[in-house]
This record gives sequence, structure tokens and C-alpha cells, in this order.
Amino acid sequence: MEGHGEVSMRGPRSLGVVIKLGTSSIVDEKTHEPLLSILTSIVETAVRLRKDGHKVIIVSSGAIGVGLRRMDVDRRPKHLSKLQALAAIGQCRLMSLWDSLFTHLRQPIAQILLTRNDIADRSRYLNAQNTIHELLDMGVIPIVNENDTLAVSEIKFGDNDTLSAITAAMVHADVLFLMTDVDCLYDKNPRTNPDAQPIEVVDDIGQLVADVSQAGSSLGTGGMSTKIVAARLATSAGVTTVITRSSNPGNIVKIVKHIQASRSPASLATQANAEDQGGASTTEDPMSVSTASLADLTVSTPLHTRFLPSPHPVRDRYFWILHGLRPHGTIYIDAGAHKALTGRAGLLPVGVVDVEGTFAQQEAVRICVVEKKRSTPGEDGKMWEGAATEVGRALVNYASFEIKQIKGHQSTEIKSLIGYADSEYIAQRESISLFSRESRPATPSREAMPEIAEVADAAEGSADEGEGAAL
Ligand SMILES: N[C@@H](CCC(=O)OP(=O)(O)O)C(=O)O
Repeated sequence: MEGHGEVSMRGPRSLGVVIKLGTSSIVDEKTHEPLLSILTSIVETAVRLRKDGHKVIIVSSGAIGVGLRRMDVDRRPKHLSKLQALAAIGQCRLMSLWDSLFTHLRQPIAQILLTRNDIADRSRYLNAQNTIHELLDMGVIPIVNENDTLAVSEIKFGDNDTLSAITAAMVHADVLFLMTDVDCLYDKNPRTNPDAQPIEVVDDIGQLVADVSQAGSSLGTGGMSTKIVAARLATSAGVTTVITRSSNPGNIVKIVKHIQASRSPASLATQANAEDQGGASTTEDPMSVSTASLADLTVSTPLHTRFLPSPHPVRDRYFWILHGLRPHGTIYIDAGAHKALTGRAGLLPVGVVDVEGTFAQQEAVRICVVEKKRSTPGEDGKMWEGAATEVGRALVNYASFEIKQIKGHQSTEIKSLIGYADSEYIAQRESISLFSRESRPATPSREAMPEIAEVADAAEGSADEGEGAAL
């Protein structure tokens, strides 16, 4: 917990807590005035968590909202450059607001601004990770936002739900709070269905049936669907994810106590053991309660939705390959190659059926397993038919034009086919990351990263104006 780099924020009694606040929790939707009572309450909550020994990171939206107020602009502008200018104006005022509130409680903070490109670059990703760990070790609360000035539409996170999930995974946080304007998820829209039932615990996000029409504002880009995408990313990395109402931040402390209490001594021992061996494990067991912490459970727990972490988290370099990188193309493989990958072998040319897109060596690609191979190209030019399911991502040893020549061949033939053979593998096993059940994208064949595609869908529905409005 105290170390740097690829180590955990975890400790037996202290948790790493990431709190994500969307624009609608920071500024009034109409007047764009800062919501001072919520911000103050978040500050008190974060300081209380620190006093209880937890490490806290805040992911704060609101730069554009604060910028609108500062410049007396009524509506989000359409154009990206105007949004970027407003974000630049608002970000420093936002941080000055956070800093003055935290200073009353003598709590130092730091600003971290990230873009998707920073995450995609391995050394920048590790630098961000190290800096955040260093800040946490110094007792500082890092406040993270997207660097809107640099982020253009194709490479932006867009909403801060995804950014908060990637941040939580990057630092091995224990809990991610996605604060919103409803108490929790419901199975139906509670505004129109009086019999709607709250969803309190989600142990299998793949089976989740929830109403996603709740939450979201005309100022922010996220909504309930981006929160579910974020929950999928975070839980796949072993981070318990909570959706709860932002208007009562004090609830965070009660929920954290509840989560702590629901960690059994046995599971804590398993976790310590896994961490000793440099491995990962998740520990939350809703059914098992530590006797030492039983009293904590008697504290009434506010309504919230809690997504339980994956028992087989994908972390560090494997998480980064899956979610940090933008794929440049797709490699289609047969069932035999897929079986080999799940058995922890590398990807050999003989198992490759087809290649799509143009990519260079060491770029990221999607790995899709095909239902049926063809012996000759079909009318659509493809070497496969039926469904293709995305099963993972990889960093490749050969460029797309080279893989087109060596696909289906034995590795011993690589040299004679393309003139050199740096590796017998298209991708080594350590450069391949397979989706867990939780992190498997819902729309595997989409051209963009799946989480970005889903986010874009959500943004389209919530942004009030055209093209540039989804910053
Ligand atoms: N980075 C932008 C916020 C992006 C955004 O709208 O996020 P969210 O309010 O979480 O949907 C800002 O600070 O204004």
C-alpha cells in the first residue's frame, strides 16, 4: 500500500477511495454557480476519510461549467475550441475553489490533468501512476480531470466516469464512488414506475437489467449508461464501484464503513497472501462479516448500488493493454488459436484467419475469434463467416501487411515469406490481454474502443448541441 509503481493502494484497514463528481454535482445546471454546500460537504468527507486512514482521490468535472459562469456564457458552445477555451478558464477557478475549501481543513491537494494519449503511452501512464502514489504517500488528495485543452474528439475520454474508472484501476483503488443525482440504480424508471425496485448489489454486471434513463444533465456528458461502462471497467480491475447520490456526500463515509465491515478476516488473509506474492485478489464477500467490524454494519447504510469487484481482476499491464490503448485494427483467429490463448500460449500465425486495418509493429489490435473459417475469400472479401467475437487485445510483433502474408502459415515459414523473422509469435502471451466476463465489451465489432463507443452513444443523447458539445 505504501509503495510506488505497480503496487496496490490496499491495506487491511485502510482503503483507496476514488470519488467522482460530475458537472451536475459541481455547478448549478441553470445558473452555473458552484454548488458550495455539496463541495464543502465533499471536502469534509474526504478529510474525514483521510483521518480514518484511507487514501482519497477526487475526479472532478466542472471546468467547462465554471468557465461558463466566469465568462457569463449561458449555453455550452458548439465548437470544440470554444469548449476548450472555457475549460481552460474554468479549470483554474475550479482548482482555486477546491484549494480554498480544503485549505480551511489544512488538507493539501494537487491537480492531475490527463488525456487518453497520456494513458496510451506506457511510460506516461506509469509516470501518472507513480505521481499519484507519491502524492497519496505525502497525505495529499489528488484532484483529477481530463486535460480538455489538449483532448480532441477522437482521443478524449469525453465523460469523467470512464476517466475515474481508469484512474481507480491505475492506482489499484478499492472503491470508486460515481456520485450522481439519484440514490441508486433501479430496475425500472422510478419516476414513471411506482413499483420500481432499487438494485443494491450487482455481483454479475453482465446480467444487469437496470433502467439507464436516470441521471445526467445538460452540462455534463455522462449519464447512467456511462456509469455502467465505468463500473464494468473498474470492477474488472478489482475495484468495488458504488453509484450513490451526490447531494449527501456524508453517505460516502457510511458506505465505506459498510464495505470495510463486509470484508471478512479470511478474505483479508487471502488478499494479504496474494499481495505478498505480487498477485492480485479481490476480497469482498457480501455474505461474510468480520466479527471485529460487526458493529459497523449496524450503522444504517444509505441507499446505493454496489458493483462487486471481479474475483479475477485484470490489472497493471494487462488492464492497460485492454483499456488504455486504442486498437488500430483487428486480427481474426480460429477456435484453436483462441483455446491456445486461454491456455496462456502466444498467438502463432497458423491460428490467424484474417486481418483488418492498417497497423505497425507494437501497435494495439483487437483479437476476435470467428465462428467459421473459409478456405477462399467470400464475396465480402473475408476469410470467415458468421459471428466474430472480440476476446481480447494484443500488442503485435508484425505490421498488418506482414500478418496478411504469414497468416495461416507455420512460424518456420515466416522468414521465407516476409524476409525476416523477429519472433515466432504474432503476439507474445505477455502482450495479449483477454477480457474477463465483466470487462468484455458489449459491442465487439465497433470501430472505436467499445467503452468510447458506448460513451459516445450516451453523449449523443445528453449533449444539448452538435459536434463539439461532447467535450
Ligand atoms: N472535463 C470536463 C467534464 C466532462 C464531463 O462532462 O464529465 P461529466 O460531468 O462527468 O459527464 C469538465 O471539467 O468540464
